[in-house]
Amino acid sequence: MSRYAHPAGQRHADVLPEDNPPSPPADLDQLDPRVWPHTAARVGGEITVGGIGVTALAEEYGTPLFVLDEDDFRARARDYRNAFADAGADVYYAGKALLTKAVARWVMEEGLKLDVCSGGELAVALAAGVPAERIGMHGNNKSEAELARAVEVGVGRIVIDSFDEIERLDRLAARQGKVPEVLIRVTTGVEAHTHEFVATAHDDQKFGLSLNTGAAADAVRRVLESAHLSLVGLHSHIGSQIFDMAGFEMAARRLTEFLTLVHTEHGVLLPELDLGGGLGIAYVPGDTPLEPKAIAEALLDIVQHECKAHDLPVPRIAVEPGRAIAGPCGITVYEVGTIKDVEGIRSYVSVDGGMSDNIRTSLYGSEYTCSLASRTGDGDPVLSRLVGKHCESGDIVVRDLYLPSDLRTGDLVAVAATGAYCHSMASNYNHLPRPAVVAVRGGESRTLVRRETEEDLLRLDVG
Ligand SMILES: Cc1ncc(COP(=O)(O)O)c(C=O)c1O
Ligand SMILES: N[C@@H](CCCC[NH3+])C(=O)O
Repeated sequence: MSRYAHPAGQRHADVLPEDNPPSPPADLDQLDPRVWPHTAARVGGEITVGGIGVTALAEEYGTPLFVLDEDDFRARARDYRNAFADAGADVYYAGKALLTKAVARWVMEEGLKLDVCSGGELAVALAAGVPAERIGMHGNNKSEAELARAVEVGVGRIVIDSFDEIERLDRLAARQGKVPEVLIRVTTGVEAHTHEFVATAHDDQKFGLSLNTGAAADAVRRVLESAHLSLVGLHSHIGSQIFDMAGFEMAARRLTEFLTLVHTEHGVLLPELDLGGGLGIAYVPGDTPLEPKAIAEALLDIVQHECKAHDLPVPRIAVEPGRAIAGPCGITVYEVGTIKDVEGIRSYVSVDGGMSDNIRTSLYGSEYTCSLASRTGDGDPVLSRLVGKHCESGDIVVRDLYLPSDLRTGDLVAVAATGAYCHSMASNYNHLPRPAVVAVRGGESRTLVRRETEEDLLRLDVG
């Protein structure tokens, strides 16, 4: 996949030649429905989402602005739930993609469960009224306080990620007189075809307990020996932004073999198998993600087939999509500032945000689709680079795109598919306050997370 082809830090011209820029699209104003939110449209030239124009949104909330199409989010969540419901499988929305109290409530209202991976995400979920038993908790380094809180409130599944955690959780559960239900996160050795930083099932990385080295088998033995932990299954997450099922197939095969081994050695049939998240979305028109129904059928088929081959009862399956639900329903609206033409090369279009609201381009070399949003252009397509306002030459939002030659300061541009891992990975680099998140639906908008102010930042600086 081209966007993940170059590990971060290897993009300097001395190291790698510049890629050949893409050809200009046939129509600069067209909004490809695979990339833009369901309700996105051009009305009188301007992009609208949820029935509201970006100009009105920018006037009311300022820019940069994260805009979420609530109906789209709900529809994608529902599609996942429905696709897996027939098989009695659980869908946990991965809150790391985007989590606000409203988002947590949408997830609950649409019948999903919620995956959190820190005390902060757990706090947001609980504040939103998510029942603790519908929460699954991850983390390779959950603190004592995080684990104690999870046990205290009765989080439904805690996913054990290390030997240290077995000991910690056992002790904390004993202290509280509780027996939490746990899964063990297993690394299956599957090399997901994705960027190094988002592949998570090979042995040489921080997550999980390895099948290959025997660590997973040892962890199963230790958890089964604990009187304060109830082992209900295994967990595997192979990576992110994955477009084919081959990696999942391999992981499911290895996990089923391991379930057989656990049964033979301990006489225990583990009833649950969580296959994690990682399902890809379209960031650019060429991307072709699978539909939830096709994913569900393929995953369930694989597990059923493998269980049959090993004469095992089929466990209850769970999946944890984050990006596939939140990603496509969000856009970021920016105001264009300075425009610098580097003759014969490209135009650098600076916007009022950058790597502090979207780190993905500089971190993973991700690709995005961007369009002039407050109007349509009249000019010819100009090869451009959408860059931020940070003091960093790698502060790139969209590496290669075409914008009309009549683009000017004050225009609004919108970047598509920024619903996942943009707000949730935002920072205050260069002391930029983080943008607001607003939801739009049926011609109305409301703030989910208010824009930070310089006063907010100064309030934290108590020195
Ligand atoms: C354990 C786990 N589950 C689920 C997810 C969600 O992944 P995605 O948003 O790619 O579906 C992640 C992140 O990659 C993860 O680490
Ligand atoms: N944050 C990453 C994916 C990893 C997320 C969780 N393990 C992204 O933006 O693609």
